[in-house]
Amino acid sequence: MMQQIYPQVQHPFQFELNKDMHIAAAHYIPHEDAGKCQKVHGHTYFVNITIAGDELDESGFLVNFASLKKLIHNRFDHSLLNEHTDLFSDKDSNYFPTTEGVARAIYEVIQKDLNTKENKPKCVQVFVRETPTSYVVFRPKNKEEQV
Ligand SMILES: Nc1nc2c(c(=O)[nH]1)N=C([C@H](O)[C@H](O)COP(=O)(O)OP(=O)(O)OP(=O)(O)O)CN2
Ligand SMILES: [Zn+2]
Repeated sequence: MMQQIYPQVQHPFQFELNKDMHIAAAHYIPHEDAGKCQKVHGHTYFVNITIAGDELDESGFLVNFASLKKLIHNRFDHSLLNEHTDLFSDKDSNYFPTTEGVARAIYEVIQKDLNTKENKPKCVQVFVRETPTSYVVFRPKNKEEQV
């Protein structure tokens, strides 16, 4: 069963959809402050993605739920996040695969794809739960802005 916490996000759009998914992935945080998390270990991440917009596509979708899962789950599930060097870096702390970094990376992958769509949906929130007691919410500063 999916976790049932859904932080609300303010936006000016008429439609909002949410897609939940689980991602089983490994990572390590390459900094001494991370303690035991400097060693490779795994999580089952719970992800909730919020998309908003005013226009539907030719299918009547704001965006296809299945395409969101394909973009994120297929890319990250059963992978070592640190090996996604297009999104994460072991040298720049802004791009370590922390919960914060994972939430922002998911936003960037999704919004890049949404930017190709004629109906111009926006990713307005990404929620990532890394452990039963720890989660992060990423929201782009300007929800009308494209990445
Ligand atoms: N701001 C952040 N702090 C920490 C992160 C992070 O990504 N962002 N990550 C970790 C660890 O990698 C770990 O995966 C999660 O830490 P924590 O919640 O402390 O894990 P526990 O399961 O041990 O939590 P308890 O509530 O104590 O059981 C550390 N910090
Ligand atoms: Zn971890």
